[in-house]
Amino acid sequence: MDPTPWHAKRTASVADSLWKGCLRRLEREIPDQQLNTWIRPLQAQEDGEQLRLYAPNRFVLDWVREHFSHRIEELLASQRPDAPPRLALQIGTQAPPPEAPRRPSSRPANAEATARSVMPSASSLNSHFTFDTFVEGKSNQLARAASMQVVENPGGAYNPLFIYGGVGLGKTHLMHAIGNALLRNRPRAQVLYLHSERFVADMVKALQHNAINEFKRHYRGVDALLIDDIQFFARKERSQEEFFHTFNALLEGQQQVVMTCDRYPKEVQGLEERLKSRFGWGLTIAIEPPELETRVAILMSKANQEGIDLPNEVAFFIAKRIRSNIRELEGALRRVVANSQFTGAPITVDFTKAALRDLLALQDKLVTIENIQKTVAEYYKIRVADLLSKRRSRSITRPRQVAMALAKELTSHSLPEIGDAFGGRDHTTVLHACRKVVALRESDTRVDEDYNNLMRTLSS
Ligand SMILES: Nc1ncnc2c1ncn2[C@@H]1O[C@H](COP(=O)(O)OP(=O)(O)OP(=O)(O)O)[C@@H](O)[C@H]1O
Repeated sequence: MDPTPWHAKRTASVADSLWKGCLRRLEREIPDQQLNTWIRPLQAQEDGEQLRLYAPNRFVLDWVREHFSHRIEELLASQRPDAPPRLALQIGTQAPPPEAPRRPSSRPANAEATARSVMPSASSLNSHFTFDTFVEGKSNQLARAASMQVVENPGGAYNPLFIYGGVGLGKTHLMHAIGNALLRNRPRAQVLYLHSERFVADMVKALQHNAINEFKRHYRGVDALLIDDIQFFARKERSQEEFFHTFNALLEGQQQVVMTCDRYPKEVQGLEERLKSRFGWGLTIAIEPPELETRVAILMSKANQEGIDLPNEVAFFIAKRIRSNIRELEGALRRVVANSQFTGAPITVDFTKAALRDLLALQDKLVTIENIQKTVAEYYKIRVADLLSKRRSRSITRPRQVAMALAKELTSHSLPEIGDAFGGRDHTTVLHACRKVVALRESDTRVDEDYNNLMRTLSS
């Protein structure tokens, strides 16, 4: 595999003489960060009297055209004053050079063969997981925007991109969307997606077969490494060590790294400190459980993709009742659709209730006010009795308000019933608590995070 990084690949070209002349000057005139973002990604091709520059995407093309094309034309003219070459800018890649021969290796041939056989050779991207099929909502819009930026500028400022959040919230989907888009922009790019478990398994195999150098070369030669669920590295010291070096080599080569994890990196127990801190070098971004509107939009979009006519009120009904994650939401929809196709009955709210009966019953049983109180008390390390008491210290009132708001959101109990369950409080106190929690979640990220964590625990 060719280990040349994104930027180096793009600048290597037959137009080295003209373009190199320009580059040498630009390197002195433009700050490094700008060079890496806009100039180094360009591929050049000399074509008689013109220099053709290929930009990896429209974003770069427009920027270069607006900010640098005039200067590049001046530099071209200064190199050939008698017949200044023309400058042509376009999106795309220059025709690829012939495959480089495999690097000679001191390793015996059978070890090489084994190494090749233990490495994943294809990128195994799911072509359905694209930005187009990813429904945007408040809970995921930052993660989506950051992912799109990575595609615009791979190996740039958002390197590594670290996406974290609970199960089934779309982390893998976004990661594949990045990979698919990178490949669309540059079909010959080496984009490798894999689960962390696979990395560990490959490493173990490589060690067994005495092929660790090939393993290293394989992973370090990719243009983008997309690695899922890195919490699986916890307590696997040797894998962490290997990943640490791979990770550093990729970053140094400005090859893009995207990682996902089920929690904030610093919270992963059994992960080395140096890894945790390095993961934060680029951009760390959370993906939250989706709000009702986004859940509805996702259901509608999935139904639409399957060519199913899903009535609005059914989408709302499912989205209201299934709050844990999107995978569960999809599962519920699939079940309703399958039942309807099997029986030939139209999809109505009543039909949906019947189709999901056991699922809903299970959920109702799980999320009781008592359960919420117990979970909240454990989370804040206080006693359930404190939640029900008249104590008014901040360390008790805040968890109490959170617990009331969760009871309102997760159960079908009325405000007076919830008030009763919290030591006989008035329904206006519950209402106040719900409003207070909404406001606090907007203004205080700690409260928002606590609320999301509790929602996740209670809904799973
Ligand atoms: N915003 C979204 N729009 C459309 N589909 C989504 C969205 N978010 C998630 N999904 C879908 O939900 C399912 C689960 O998502 P995904 O596998 O990406 O979750 P995850 O966060 O990686 O979970 P895990 O931690 O379990 O790996 C997928 O089928 C995915 O397409």
